[in-house]
Amino acid sequence: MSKHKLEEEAQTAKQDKKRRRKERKEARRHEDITPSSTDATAHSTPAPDNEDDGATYKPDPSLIALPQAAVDEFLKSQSVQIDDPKGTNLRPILAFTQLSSELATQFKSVFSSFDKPSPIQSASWPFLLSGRDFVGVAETGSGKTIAFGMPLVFRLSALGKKKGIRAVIVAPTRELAIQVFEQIDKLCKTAHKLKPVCIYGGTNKDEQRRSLQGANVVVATPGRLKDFMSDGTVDLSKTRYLVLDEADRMLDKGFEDDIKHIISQMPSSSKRQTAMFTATWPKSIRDLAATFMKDPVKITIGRNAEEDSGELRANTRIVQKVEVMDGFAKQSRLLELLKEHTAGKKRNDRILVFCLYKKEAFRIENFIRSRGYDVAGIHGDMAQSARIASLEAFKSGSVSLLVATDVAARGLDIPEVKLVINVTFPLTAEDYVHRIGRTGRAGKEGLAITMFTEQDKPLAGALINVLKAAKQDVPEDLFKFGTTVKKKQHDAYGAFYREADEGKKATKITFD
Ligand SMILES: Nc1ncnc2c1ncn2[C@@H]1O[C@H](COP(=O)(O)OP(=O)(O)OP(=O)(O)O)[C@@H](O)[C@H]1O
Repeated sequence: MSKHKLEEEAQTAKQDKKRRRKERKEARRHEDITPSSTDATAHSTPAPDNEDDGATYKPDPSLIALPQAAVDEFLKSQSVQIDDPKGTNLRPILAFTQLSSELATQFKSVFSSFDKPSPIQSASWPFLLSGRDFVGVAETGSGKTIAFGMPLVFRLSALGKKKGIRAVIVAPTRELAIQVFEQIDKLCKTAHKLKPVCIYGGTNKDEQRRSLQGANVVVATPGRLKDFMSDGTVDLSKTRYLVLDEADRMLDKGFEDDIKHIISQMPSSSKRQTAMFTATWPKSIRDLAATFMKDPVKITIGRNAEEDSGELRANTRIVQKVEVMDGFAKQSRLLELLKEHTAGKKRNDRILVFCLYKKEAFRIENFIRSRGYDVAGIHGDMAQSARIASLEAFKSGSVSLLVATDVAARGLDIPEVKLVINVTFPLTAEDYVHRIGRTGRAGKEGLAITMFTEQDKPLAGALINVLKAAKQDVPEDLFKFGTTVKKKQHDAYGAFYREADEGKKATKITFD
């Protein structure tokens, strides 16, 4: 070929390349600025490291064919707020049949237990399957675990067998890590090539170290994960997916440094998909959360823009009763309540009793037992094996009364908890919302009874707001403590169950 011809071809190739680049740029710009509620286009976040994880999300034809009225009705009836800085506006997946056939087939065994996706699943899946960073705020017991778990496992399985840890899910307590792991394990079983493991404090490290060999999905509490990072057992440099479950708790002062350290060992946010899920999303941690994510989509379920700017919301199927009383009257009132709620047909109803301090929980457990009830306890001073045994007994129903500290406040999915009794109010209104959220799960009804004393006065305003927002009665007595809501301090958040991850002895016990 002549020199001239070669030069001509090189010139044409260069122009072609330039044109294609321009077209791609134009397409991207168009995608960014064109909100389309019936979006039929494919969406994707480029896969880092040239690994294809199926992040190109194409809505199934059945979803595209869905009348817009059905989508609008869903968004309105579930009060779904979608805040997407890119304005992509993907349609929610309202039925399992509206997933691609590949997805529906892979997770058939998991979906078969449910009628349809829960609202947070419907709204989050399209974005998570597209590879977007994500903040999901939805009431307690609304299926957030499968909301983040299914897309994570799907995308990981699309990657194929890869060495190294690709996904990390962090949870605040050991019991919650175990529970999340059980769900993730079920999802991973659909893929055949994924090895999930669970690592948490208070148990033998050697066994966990062995289990980490060949693992690509890790569900962990932060303390033990950090331990394994520092001794070189765990290498997070290939992590593609990070989930913070109970994200506000993971980002508050108690865990902030651990989380920062863990994330610092992962690829940058542009090479990682980060998802945060929670039922409570206080303003105090939102800026920090943003530093770990890239253009996250935020979806909130159950709030109307005009009535709520993201403030605290309890599950509205829980009837909340608050009794203002003198601290000395608590034990006798507790006995009355137990008598009333275990009478007749309610004999085997599961009741969860919350205390604030470990010693208090221990004392209340013994007090209840001394009155003839079969009861178990769970708090941070107990050996991990005893904690797990108590929880198992309560879950299986062999014991129907459990006395707990806030170590059991978040995330635990215990079937058929009919009543939550707060003997002592927690340190924050957020913790209150999580505690009572142990009942009324997966669409069921629940009841929460809270003893409130003069000592809890600083939280009266926040509690009144939670009650009002859920359209619950506010007792007159509560107003006498004032309605001012103190701005939540970044470091004043559920400080008492840091123990859960450390296994340290408490130093702050002042009760009694
Ligand atoms: N689509 C669905 N339909 C009905 N039930 C579901 C669905 N998805 C999940 N569940 C069930 O709902 C229950 C609560 O789910 P999950 O524990 O994930 O809630 P959560 O939103 O994480 O709650 P929390 O905020 O308290 O952590 C579980 O028992 C789960 O199996």
